[in-house]
Amino acid sequence: MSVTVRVPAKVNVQLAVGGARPDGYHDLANVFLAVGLYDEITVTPAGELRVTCSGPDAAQVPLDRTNLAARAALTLAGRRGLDAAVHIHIAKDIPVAGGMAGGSADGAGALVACDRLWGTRASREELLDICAELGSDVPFSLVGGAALGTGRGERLETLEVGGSFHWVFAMAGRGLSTPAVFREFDRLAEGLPVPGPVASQDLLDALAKGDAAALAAAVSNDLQPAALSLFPELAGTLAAGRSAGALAALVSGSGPTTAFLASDAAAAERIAGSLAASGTCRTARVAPSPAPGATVL
Ligand SMILES: C[C@@](CO)(OP(=O)(O)O)[C@H](O)COP(=O)(O)OP(=O)(O)OC[C@H]1O[C@@H](n2ccc(N)nc2=O)[C@H](O)[C@@H]1O
Ligand SMILES: Nc1ncnc2c1ncn2[C@@H]1O[C@H](COP(=O)(O)OP(=O)(O)O)[C@@H](O)[C@H]1O
Repeated sequence: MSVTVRVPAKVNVQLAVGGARPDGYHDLANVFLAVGLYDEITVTPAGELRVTCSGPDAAQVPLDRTNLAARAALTLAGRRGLDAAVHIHIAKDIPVAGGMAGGSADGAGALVACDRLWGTRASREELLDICAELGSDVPFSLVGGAALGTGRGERLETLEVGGSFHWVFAMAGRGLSTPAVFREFDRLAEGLPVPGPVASQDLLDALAKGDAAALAAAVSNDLQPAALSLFPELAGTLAAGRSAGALAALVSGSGPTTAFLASDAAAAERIAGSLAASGTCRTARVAPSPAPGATVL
C-alpha cells in the first residue's frame, strides 16, 4: 500500500522583512499565495527510511536525513514511538533552491502521507505544529490557498481570494541560499532604520477582489534588493518579463525564481514564450493561483 500527496509551490505577493531577531530569524509580514506547480510525494512501507527523487532538478536534492521529507517522517514517527521505515519518493516539479518553497512542500507532503499510511490521525493543530518545527514556510505548504504569515512566517491567517491570478515563473540557472539572502538583507540594511513588517491593506483588498491590476500595483518583496545584489543577472529577467507585457515582475521570496503577473491565461502563455526566447532564464512556466494545499491523491 502507498499514499501519494500533491503539494503546491508558493509565491510571496508581499514579503515585508523586519530587523534580525536575537534567534537569527526575521519577523515577517509574509503574504503567501499557493500556485499550480506541484511536487508529488509517495510513501510506501519499506525495510528502512529511504528517499528517492525524480524530475529535472533531482540531482540537487539531498537524499539523506536532512531532506525535509525525511525529517517530517522522522518527527511524526518520533512523536508516536514508531519506526520511520518508509520509502519516500519525491516527484519534483518545483525548482530547487528557487524561492518557491519546494523543500517545504515535500516536508508537508511527507507528513500528511505518513500520517495517512500509519493511521496516526494527527490533528490539524499537531500537523501545523510539526510543520512549524520543520521550517518557517512548511505550515503554508500544508494549508495552501492564500495566507498572511507573521512571526517568522509560520503563524498563519487564511486570506480570502476573490478570483484566479495567472502567473509566469522564470527559473534561473542556479539556486540562491535563503540564509545568504537574509544575511545580504541585513548587510544592505546596516545603519538604516528597519520598520516593523506590516501587511498592505491595498494588497489584501486586491486579493479579496481577484483584481490583477490592483494586485500588480501592490506587490512588494523586501528581499528583492538582496537577491539582486547576489544575482545581478535577475534584473535582465525582470526587464524581459516587463517588456513582454507582465502587469508586475518580482523575485519570488528569496529567489532566484522570478514571478510575473499576467492579465489572463493567454497573456501568461505569451509572456512565458517571450521569456523562454529571451535567453535571460533557464525555462519559463505558467501557473494559475490560488492552488489547494497538501492533498492526498
Ligand atoms: C524567504 C522565504 C519567504 O517565504 O521563503 P523562500 O524564499 O526561502 O522559499 C521564507 O521566509 C524562508 O522560509 P524557510 O525556507 O522555511 O526558512 P527556514 O528553514 O525556517 O530558515 C532558514 C534560514 O532563513 C533565515 N530566515 C528564515 C525565515 C525568517 N523569517 N527569517 C530568517 O532570517 C534564517 O537564517 C534561517 O536560518
Ligand atoms: N525535499 C527537498 N527538496 C529540495 N531541497 C531540499 C529538500 N530537503 C532539503 N532541501 C534543501 O533545502 C534547500 C532549499 O531548497 P528549496 O526548499 O527548494 O528552496 P527555497 O527555500 O528557496 O524555497 C536546498 O538547497 C536543499 O539543500
